[in-house]
This record gives sequence, structure tokens and C-alpha cells, in this order.
Amino acid sequence: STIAQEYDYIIIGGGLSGMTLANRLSEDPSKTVLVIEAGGFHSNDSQVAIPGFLGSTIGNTTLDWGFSTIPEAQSNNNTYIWHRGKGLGGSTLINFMAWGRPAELEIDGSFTEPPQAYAVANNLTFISEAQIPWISVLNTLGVAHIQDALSGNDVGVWMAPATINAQEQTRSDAASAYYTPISSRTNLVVETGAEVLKIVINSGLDGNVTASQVQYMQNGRALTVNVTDAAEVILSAGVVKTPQLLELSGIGDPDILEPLGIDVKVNLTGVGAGIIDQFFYGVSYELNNDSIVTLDDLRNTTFAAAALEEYETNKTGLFTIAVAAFSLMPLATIVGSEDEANQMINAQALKIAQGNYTAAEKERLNAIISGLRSCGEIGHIEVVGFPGFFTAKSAPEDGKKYLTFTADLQFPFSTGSIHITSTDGTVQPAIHPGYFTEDFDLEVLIATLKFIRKIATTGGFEALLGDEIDPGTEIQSDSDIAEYIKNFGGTEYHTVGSAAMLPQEKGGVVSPELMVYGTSNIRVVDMSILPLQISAHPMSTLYGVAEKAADIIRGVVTV
Ligand SMILES: Cc1cc2nc3c(=O)[nH]c(=O)nc-3n(C[C@H](O)[C@H](O)[C@H](O)COP(=O)(O)OP(=O)(O)OC[C@H]3O[C@@H](n4cnc5c(N)ncnc54)[C@H](O)[C@@H]3O)c2cc1C
Repeated sequence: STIAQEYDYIIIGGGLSGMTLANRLSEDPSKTVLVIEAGGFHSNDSQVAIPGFLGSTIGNTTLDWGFSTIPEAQSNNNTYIWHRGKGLGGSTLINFMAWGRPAELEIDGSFTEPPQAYAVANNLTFISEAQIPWISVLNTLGVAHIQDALSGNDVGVWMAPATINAQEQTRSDAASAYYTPISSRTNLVVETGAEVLKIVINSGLDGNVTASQVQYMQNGRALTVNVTDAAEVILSAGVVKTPQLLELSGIGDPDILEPLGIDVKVNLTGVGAGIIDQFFYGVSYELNNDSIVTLDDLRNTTFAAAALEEYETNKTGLFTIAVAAFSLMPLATIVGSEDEANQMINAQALKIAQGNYTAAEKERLNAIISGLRSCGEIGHIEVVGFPGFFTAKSAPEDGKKYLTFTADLQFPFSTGSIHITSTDGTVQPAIHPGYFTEDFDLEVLIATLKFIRKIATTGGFEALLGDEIDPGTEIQSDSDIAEYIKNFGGTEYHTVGSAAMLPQEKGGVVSPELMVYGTSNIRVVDMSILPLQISAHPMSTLYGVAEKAADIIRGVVTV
């Protein structure tokens, strides 16, 4: 059946980007907006709302797509699980709420921090005692303390804010922030449990094709909604599902589409190509002092019940926790000297110059080289101090407490792809993450593990931390460290580039107006459009992208 109502904007995916757009585009009561979201509305789910449950919903199939990657030889044929949020709010329902911003050099931005008195009065964050030596230890290792890491200089060490509503002490996700307050707008319709399978595309008069219908399944029923003249379809299904829907609709590389019998409507080889995923792993330590409160305490059901009661009564305690202890460093800090860093960078620059890359690939890779040479203005490696056990090789023991340092590669040179292998939209596309196709990435991650061991044995951490649990001190050689990283690391969930905003001849899929090339009414607004990584957890940037996109779509700004 066809929904009789006609809409000005049909948004596919009600995640971070989709909810932001739905709010802004429905501000004009004369415009009608439909959001089609595969998952549900979790407004009353305490597992989502209470910050201290962070991590507990990952893998819950109601809230998580749980994609898996194709095994690749250079990453030991491992299959990595790619968690992605499902439901109004998308990945902001299940993420770690870390709020960051890239360097000014990457993006020109500004932020007004709440006054200190307000922060204290509102108990903006619970910090574990296990994190207290953080700033002084990194200072000792040459990393400067920055007061405002959101000001455009994010190279240094700081305690980070989180997406937690300060009054309620609840997760501030894209649905609770952008949808709940305006959900009564009559010009906004949100369909949940509705999975889009295809956009039907017609030839247009001006040589561009046009979306004429969106097909989706809801409660086992196949439904369609027509796209009327002047209406737009906006794909906000996230970095995995957006390229899948483009390909299923006939927009993509003929080499992918034709073998599956899909009629090519727009030949666009950039769809799903050249994705970049930040790679992450942890190094865990047992605390010498078991009385320190960390997230490990939540494995103790008596403690967890008491902490929940404290949370519900006072909105204080462990359930208000945010990850908090962050640092971002240039390569020289990690490898120990400017000279060594320069040698590595020069070797990689030479490899790119002489390598078998296209001109567009060289341009992208050289952008990373420029960042590496920015004399510390852009950070290459993030290390976070996570208050609890957060590694995968071993299991935590009852009653013991841990601190985990995570290493996150911000600017991998390696790229991969996401392409369909089936015409069935409910089958996940093949994700080739391409981890370690460039040796440089692995070398940096190996050096970072050695740097983390320095953190663990410096200043206040020396007395606080006991045994290294994962990988364990028996892992010393570069090849053993590499094996640990490949086998027990994985995605940082920040994948970009499956529908990049670049010129078409450079592999781009969308224009600066975010319109899919060769179409007259299909845009993409989500993580897929970022052509390069950024040195930060991406939410803040992506909310900015979606806000700007809304202004472009409604004509408030022009590009
Ligand atoms: C486990 C995890 C931890 C993270 N931690 C952080 C963090 O601490 N800080 C940070 O800044 N970022 C973090 N991120 C990243 C951040 O949450 C995402 O980058 C961001 O939410 C992506 O926004 P998006 O709009 O591209 O997609 P999403 O927010 O993922 O939204 C996509 C939406 O589209 C829907 N959808 C997909 N396909 C269809 C279809 N066919 N039909 C209908 N609907 C569909 C999905 O169900 C989903 O709701 C994390 C991500 C994950 C998964």
C-alpha cells in the first residue's frame, strides 16, 4: 500500500544526522517531513538513558545492527564486529558519549564551556580515582595540559565532556535532544520499525535521475511512499547502510551492480569505495587498590543495586560516569623524538610518491602526510584512560579493579570498501575494512603500545597500577605486539567515506550541497560524506554537518 500523505522531505534513518535534520526541516510548519527508521523509539529505556550503563547495550540486537567484516589476510583473517546503533537516535543510543572536536586546522569551530561553578554544581562528571594521575603523568611524558580541547587546539591532555544532560544526568542522544522536545509537531511523521530496502529511480528531464518512490518493510508489510515533484529523499542511514541503499537503487559502480542484475541508473564508482576506519585497542592494568571505584564495580550486583539507588535518588555516583581522561598526541611524542617521527613520515611520503596509487588517492594520502608534518598542531594518536576492564584477550576477575588505556589511530592511511553482495536489502553489505593495508598504521600502533607502557610506569600510575593484564608483559617483540593488536583490537566505530563529499572525478559521491551526483533530489547527510578522518570522536562534527545541511536544504545558506 502507499502512504497517501505526501512529504517535502523523506529522511531514511533516524540516527544522529536524521534526527537533527528532522528537527530543523520541520521548524517550518509549511514543510512536511517523514522519517523512516528501522529500529524503535527507546525514550523509556533506562539502559539507554543512564550514563553508567555505557557499553552494556552493545551487542543487544534490538539496539545494535551488529555488522561483521569480511576476513582479510593482512589482519590475520579476523572478523571484526562493527556495532552500529538501531533506533531513533542511531549510534548515539549506544555510543560512549565522548564529546570532542578536531583541531582548528581541520575544522574552524568555537565552543563556550560552561563556567566552572556550573560544572561543579551540576556534577557534570564522575571521575574515578583511578584516573587522577592522568594529567600529571602525561605532562611528565611531554604532553601539555589543555584547558579547552574544544577550542580548535586538541593536541594535549584533558578531561573531556560527555553528551550527558546535566539536569537529568541522562544520556543526551539524538532522539532525546532533537526529537522528543518537538515530537508533537504535526508536520513531522516518524515511522519506526520501518526498514528501507530501495529507492525507486526514474530518468529525469535534465539528464539527472530522480527518486520517485521509497520502498520499505514495516511489521512484515511491504510499503511505499511516493516522492512528489520538488520533494527530496535524504539518506541518513549511516556509513554502512547508506552506500548499500544507493547501490540497491542503481547508483554505484557498474562492476558491483551489473553482476547482481541491478540496472545502473548512475555510474558512480565512489559509492562504498575508499572508506577509512580508525583502529583501536586497549592495554589493561589491575589496580593495586581494590577500594577504588571503577566501572568494574558494576559486575558486583550488590554494589550495582546500591549505585543505581544513589543515582535514582540523588543523580550522583558511578551511574553518572563519563569516560573523561583523554589525550591526543603527534607522532613525535609517541615514538620519542622528532627525528624518528620525521624518518617514518619521510619514508611513508616516499612510498606514496612512488606507489601505485591514483592521483586522487595520492592527494588524500598526502593530506595525512601534511597533518603529520603540522608540527604538533594535529594529533595522530589518541590515548584514553578508561576506568575499568576494557580489553578482549583475558576476562576480568571478580572483585578486582582495572584501568585500561586505549590507543586510537586517528588518521589511518589504510582504506577499505563497503559493497552489496545481494539484492536483498536485509542482507548486510560486505565490509572490507582494509586494516593494515598500509604498514605505517601498524608501526604507529605498535609504538603506541610501548608509549602506553611508559604511561603505566610513570608518576602516580606507577604506585596505582599492578600487573599488566592484556596483552601481558610476555608480549614484547614488535611481531608479538602486532599480533595482539590485530587479534584483540578493532573498529573505533568512526568509519567515514562511503559516500564522500569530493569532486566526482576524485571518487566523490555527493556535491558540496550533499546532492548525490547525477540525481536531482537525493542527498546524503551522515558519516558517509566525510572524505577524511578527523582527530576527534565524531559526534560534535556530525551534528554540525547535519545542522549545516539543514540550512543548505532549506536555503538559509548557500555553498
Ligand atoms: C559503540 C559506539 C561507540 C561510539 N562512541 C562514540 C563516542 O563516544 N563519541 C562520539 O563522538 N562518537 C561515538 N561513536 C560514533 C557516533 O555515534 C556515530 O559516528 C554517529 O552516531 C553516526 O551518525 P550517523 O547519522 O552517520 O548514523 P547513526 O547515528 O548510526 O544513524 C543511522 C540510523 O539509520 C538507521 N538505518 C540504517 N539503515 C536503515 C534502513 N535501511 N532503513 C531505515 N533506517 C535505517 C539506523 O537504524 C540508525 O538509527 C560511537 C559509535 C558506536 C557504534
